[in-house]
Amino acid sequence: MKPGKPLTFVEIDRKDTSKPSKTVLAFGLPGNPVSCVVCFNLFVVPAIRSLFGWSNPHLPRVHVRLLHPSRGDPHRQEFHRAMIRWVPDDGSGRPGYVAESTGQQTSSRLLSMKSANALLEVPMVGQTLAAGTSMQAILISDMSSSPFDKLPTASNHLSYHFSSPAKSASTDLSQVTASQNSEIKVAILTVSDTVSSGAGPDRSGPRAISVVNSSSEKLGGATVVATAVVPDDVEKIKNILVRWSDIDRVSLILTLGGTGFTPRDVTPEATKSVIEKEAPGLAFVMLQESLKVTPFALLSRAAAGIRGSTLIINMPGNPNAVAECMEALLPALKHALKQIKGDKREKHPRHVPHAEAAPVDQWDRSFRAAASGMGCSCDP
Ligand SMILES: Nc1nc2c(c(=O)[nH]1)N[C@H]1C(S)=C(S)[C@@H](COP(=O)(O)OP(=O)(O)OC[C@H]3O[C@@H](n4cnc5c(N)ncnc54)[C@H](O)[C@@H]3O)O[C@H]1N2
Ligand code: MOO
Repeated sequence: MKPGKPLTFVEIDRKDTSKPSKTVLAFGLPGNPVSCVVCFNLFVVPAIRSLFGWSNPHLPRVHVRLLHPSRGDPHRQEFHRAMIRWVPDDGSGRPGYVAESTGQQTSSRLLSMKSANALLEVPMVGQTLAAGTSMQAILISDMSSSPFDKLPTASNHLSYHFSSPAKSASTDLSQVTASQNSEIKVAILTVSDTVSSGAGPDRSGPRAISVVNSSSEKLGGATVVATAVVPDDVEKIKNILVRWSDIDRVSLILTLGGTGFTPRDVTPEATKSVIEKEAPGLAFVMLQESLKVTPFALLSRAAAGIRGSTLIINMPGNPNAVAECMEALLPALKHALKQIKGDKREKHPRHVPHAEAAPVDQWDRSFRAAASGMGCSCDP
């Protein structure tokens, strides 16, 4: 994680057995003051709450939209210090939280912590996330102390940042601009108890962002505008699918993981409970192509369907699966997304040139790309 290296945690056995607890928890926090405070919030505060018996000891998380472009580290999950506030229009035309960076994020810069009331969970993407991207933020202080009234109004503030990407220090301005003009807004939801609890890194989410970016043109100008991680929990999955469909009105949601046979796998159930129309053909073609890579593909119960003007597609959790499934869908996906928006000209699939519709060589390419680490992750 960044900041926060090195961090140590140990449980020390007590010699004195007369005490009620047999172990002492010991945290070795990093020396840099900012890293130390970030790690204290993320690990020590929940540990103390847990010792007090809180049933949910974690700091609250909220969805926020970025006011500025923000760069995600390629290798480490970043906790970017930010000031968040509730505004009547978060850029989507609806009320919501917006996040303003506290500036340069080096761990030695105390100022990055000074007015921060939240830590943005910036995914490991190794590229710039556009202003307007929505992501999760962990609240680390009392929101009521934030100087809301001194800040510009939400609409001024948002339009300034949204219309001025060239002012950003980012090197990837094309992506920032692309997101504002993008026709196809994509949101990516990682569904995983492991990732959500912090027990393992999210490798599938960042992979999905790369896959969408590299297929952007074929999808009709797609940009990832939101990412989130939730545990395998029907209500949490439903909440975010509904928000992204009804409030953010994204064109396409890809969920990653939780499609299998284990008792915790509930992504298809959550999806089916929010979609208005099923799209079984998409699940079929993903299965058909995935079977060419692994026989375990039949263990995915992935669903797909439409809610309002949003297409929701479940993909398996394996980090390779998103590339494999996307290759299978690409020939038809742009067309499908246009149809959902009500483009009548897209009504007749036979108008698509045959060569464009036939996924022959594309499969070969995806197979080679996914060849490393093939097979079932259950295998010892
Ligand atoms: N095209 C493919 N289709 C399928 C694959 C595949 O590799 N390519 N795998 C098949 C297998 S095996 C199973 S089982 C089913 C169902 O998978 P789930 O959707 O239930 O996936 P999970 O159990 O959530 O995850 C599987 C495995 O992948 C790793 N994982 C999951 N999420 C992440 C993450 N965010 N970051 C890193 N690694 C992750 C983890 O080891 C899990 O154990 O799908 C078949 N279809
Ligand atoms: O559960 Mo699979 O069979 O991910 O490996």
